Amino acid sequence: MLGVDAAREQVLAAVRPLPPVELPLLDAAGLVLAEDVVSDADIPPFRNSAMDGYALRAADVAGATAERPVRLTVVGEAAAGTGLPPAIGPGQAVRIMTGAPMPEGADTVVRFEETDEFDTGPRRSEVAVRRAVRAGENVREAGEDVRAGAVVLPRGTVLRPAAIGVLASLNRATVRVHRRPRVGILSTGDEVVDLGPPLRPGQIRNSNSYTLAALVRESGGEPVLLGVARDRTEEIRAKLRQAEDVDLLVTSGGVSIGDFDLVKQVLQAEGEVALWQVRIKPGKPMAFGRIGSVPLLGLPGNPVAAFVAFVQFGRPALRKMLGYRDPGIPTLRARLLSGHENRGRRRHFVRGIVERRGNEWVAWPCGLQGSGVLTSVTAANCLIILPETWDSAEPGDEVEVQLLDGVLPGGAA
Ligand SMILES: Nc1nc2c(c(=O)[nH]1)N[C@H]1C(S)=C(S)[C@@H](COP(=O)(O)OP(=O)(O)OC[C@H]3O[C@@H](n4cnc5c(N)ncnc54)[C@H](O)[C@@H]3O)O[C@H]1N2
Ligand code: MOO
Ligand SMILES: [Mg+2]
Repeated sequence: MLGVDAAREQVLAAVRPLPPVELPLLDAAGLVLAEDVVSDADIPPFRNSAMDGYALRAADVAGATAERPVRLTVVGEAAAGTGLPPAIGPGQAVRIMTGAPMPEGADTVVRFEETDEFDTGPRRSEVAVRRAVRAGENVREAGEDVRAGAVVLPRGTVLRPAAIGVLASLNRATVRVHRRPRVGILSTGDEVVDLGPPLRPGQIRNSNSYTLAALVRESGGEPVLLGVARDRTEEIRAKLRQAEDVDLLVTSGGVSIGDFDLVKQVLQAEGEVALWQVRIKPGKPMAFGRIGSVPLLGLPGNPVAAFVAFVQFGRPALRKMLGYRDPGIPTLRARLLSGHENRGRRRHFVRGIVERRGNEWVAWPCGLQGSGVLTSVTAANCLIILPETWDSAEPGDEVEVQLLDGVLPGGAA
């Protein structure tokens, strides 16, 4: 039986980053750049003021103090968006707003808070400056953020919100990214009934398709629901074949050794089983292989086993297809507040809560840990990892915990 790391490596080795597509800017949020983005212009495009105040020459106010302010003549006004202001000479200033172009001749801006303005007759005014300023203070140089010709965002950059904003400032309405993987999701089981009809005795509701579809979406993929197949090889085969243009198939149920666990047989007949059974709890019976050329992740039917196995194997595979450079399962080291047993030499993913207390992270298991109990996963913010070599974990033990949504709980580390 393979360990978790070896199994993940095998899954990752079977998938590739998907080909690039050109997408409208906002549709590319969260995806990975498949081009080097080079700026064709300076950002900011012109020298401008970082403050509301007066643009002037630093040398003119070198000796200014609150007791001995320096008076300058105000020769005009510069608002953002109204073209170039008048140039200034010695002894002159321009009233300027944040974002307005700097007047020719000015090298600094003094904030309104450090000045007093005086009316000195019709269309004339003077400003008294109460503080000396450095040349360049409160001035944003053209190109100080981005220089024309520079690679601003290299290929492989994940387009988080700030990168989307940078692309907008470069006037990029579309951008080349690795496309989203389409993931076909099939639940199997005679007892499994999709949303709608009331349950008859012995039947259970299909929750896995929906958990998995949400996980696929959260991981950057596009779920394609293939419904529920009864435990018949023909029906499983037909429903899998019916999936068009998918990059990955994910099934739930029917991978253990019961009389009606047929997913592995279908995989064997239609393609190849690359691996079956992993030293993981929950999730052990998982299978991985391919149908034709499409990789297939055969997850166990138990809802928490399907969830945990998808997070360990499905999400990293999707991230690789999306062009991410690392499989991205963020972990923290935390101290256990309560113990837990781990029989069976499998790496045990215990649903739990991790939290910052003082100067350390602490974690504890939350709720029932049965592989069919999905509600306790809704209360968890992490999976506590008990190594396969441990028979049990005791309070005070240091463990790795996997964050379920990549956001640090309870403040920054
Ligand atoms: N003799 C053994 N029996 C089992 C073993 C074993 O090692 N030896 N492993 C157990 C473990 S661990 C797991 S996990 C399950 C995996 O079972 P299968 O993948 O074969 O899944 P099914 O038998 O089809 O279903 C298991 C369980 O999950 C429920 N289920 C199935 N599909 C859905 C769905 N779409 N939504 C909600 N719930 C679903 C199903 O009703 C069953 O209760 O095998 C153990 N057995
Ligand atoms: O691995 Mo099963 O997933 O323990 O319930
Ligand atoms: Mg079974």
